[in-house]
Formats: sequence, C-alpha cells, structure tokens
Amino acid sequence: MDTSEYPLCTPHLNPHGLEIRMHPTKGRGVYASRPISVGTVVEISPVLLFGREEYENHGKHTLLDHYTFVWGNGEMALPLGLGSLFNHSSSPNVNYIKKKDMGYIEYTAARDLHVGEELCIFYGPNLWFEDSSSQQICVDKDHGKQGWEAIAQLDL
Ligand SMILES: C[S@@+](CC[C@H](N)C(=O)[O-])C[C@H]1O[C@@H](n2cnc3c(N)ncnc32)[C@H](O)[C@@H]1O
Repeated sequence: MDTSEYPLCTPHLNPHGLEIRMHPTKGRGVYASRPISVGTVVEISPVLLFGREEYENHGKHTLLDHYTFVWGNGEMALPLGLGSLFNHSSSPNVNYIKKKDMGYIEYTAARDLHVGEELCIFYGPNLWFEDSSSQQICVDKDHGKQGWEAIAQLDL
C-alpha cells in the first residue's frame, strides 16, 4: 500500500491525545502522546456500512478492502475516524468491540500505554501483508476471502 503521499504527522483532535504518525514500514499509525490507563476507551468510530452486493461488486476491488471490518450478514463496515488507522499486532495493546446495534466500533486500552507507544489491534490470523512489527512473513495470497474476515470469527 503506497502511503507516501501522506504527511508524517496528521493533526487530530482526540480527548486522550492520540496522534496519527507515519511509521516507516506500516504507513500511518495511531500513537499515544500521553500515558493512558488500561480500560480507557480510546476511540469510538461510527461505521459506514456496505451491503454484500455493493461490497462484492465494487468495494473489495478497491483500497477500501484494506480498511473494512466484517460486520455480519455479508455487510462490511468502514470505521470513520481513528478506527481505520490502527495497525496490526499479534500482541495488541488495544481491544475493540463492534456495537452492531449502535453502528460503531469501540476501542479500549488492553493495558497501560506509554507516551510514544503505537496503539495496535489484532486483525486476525490471515494477513495479506508482511507483518513488519513481528518480522514474521504471513502473507495471505487470497486476502479478499480472508484477511479482515478472520476478525468476524473473533467477533468480540
Ligand atoms: C487499516 S489500514 C491501517 C492504516 C494504514 N497503515 C494507513 O496508513 O492507512 C491496514 C493496512 O496497514 C498496513 N499495516 C497494518 N499493520 C501492519 C503491520 N503490522 N505491518 C505492516 N503493515 C501493516 C497494511 O498495509 C494494511 O493493509
């Protein structure tokens, strides 16, 4: 994914001082500028929903496919706000829960977070890119069928 056109740091208003910064290999990511305690709700992202047909015929053939979460019943959800910018970690420091009835995703600190630390979520076991945080090579050649869909299996 080419993120070279983005600035190194993007202004963002967040009550916990989260910042959007450019990581050398992962692209943009979300970082703590202040200490954050375990259990803090760090972000609430309303979602933009795509129906099964629209996503199958259009969305999944675009950049959207790097950002959408499986929502259920064939629907896919694009988090608006910081929710689209959390990178993946196999040992995430942020948990999330899909509030399907309310149409948003809530992200919570899984442990105490330190200044300068990147906030990451777990995308699932089937990645479509090389995970540069763990140095593990884990490329799914058929990510259109898996990738984010693995998150639905976890469905917190
Ligand atoms: C939801 S986006 C996250 C925000 C993205 N970094 C950006 O700048 O728009 C998912 C994409 O970020 C990149 N990414 C996320 N986690 C990564 C990781 N651990 N290692 C390498 N790339 C990662 C991959 O290109 C992936 O398709």
